[in-house]
Amino acid sequence: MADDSLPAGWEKRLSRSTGQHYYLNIYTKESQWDVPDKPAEPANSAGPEQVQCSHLLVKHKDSRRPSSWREEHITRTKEEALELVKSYREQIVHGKASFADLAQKCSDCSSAKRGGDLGPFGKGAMQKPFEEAAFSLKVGELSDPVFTDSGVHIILRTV
Ligand SMILES: O=C(N[C@H](Cc1nc2ccccc2[nH]1)C(=O)O)c1cc2ccccc2s1
Repeated sequence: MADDSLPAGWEKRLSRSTGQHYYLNIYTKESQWDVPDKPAEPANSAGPEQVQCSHLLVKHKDSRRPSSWREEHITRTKEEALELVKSYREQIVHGKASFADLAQKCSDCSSAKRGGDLGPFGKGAMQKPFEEAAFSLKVGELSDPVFTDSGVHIILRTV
């Protein structure tokens, strides 16, 4: 609800749970209880603090831990892992399988049980190549294959 008495970029909202008014920054979608006294800051160009992603990981014999819930001793080569990941990506982009189903069946990460969902994470939480890819994705976007010490991933940004 636009309110002329508020500084630019803010909307006054009513909290259904408390019955109190709060103030929403229309740029960042962040909210605050205190009445704003200066115009809302547009979203900073630094990007989001956190993202949420799901991933499908195919490990190989040179992975940091060449073992998973799927396979006790992983012996495939890195090249074979890449071919597998590319085939999974093709199935997903052509609508032949859902990301979550393939991750649940085929990912060598323990997050497979959650359809590959890693939950929300900030910078510094994941291996750098994974983080850089994840924070470069738009919500709903699927990465190309990403290499980390764990193996070969495809990453779907969900939030
Ligand atoms: O590091 C994990 N699993 C490793 C494999 C792995 N290596 C990764 C590197 C970057 C992002 C996710 C990754 N998963 C394993 O099972 O050997 C994680 C599992 C889970 C499960 C739920 C939420 C977060 C995580 S992070």
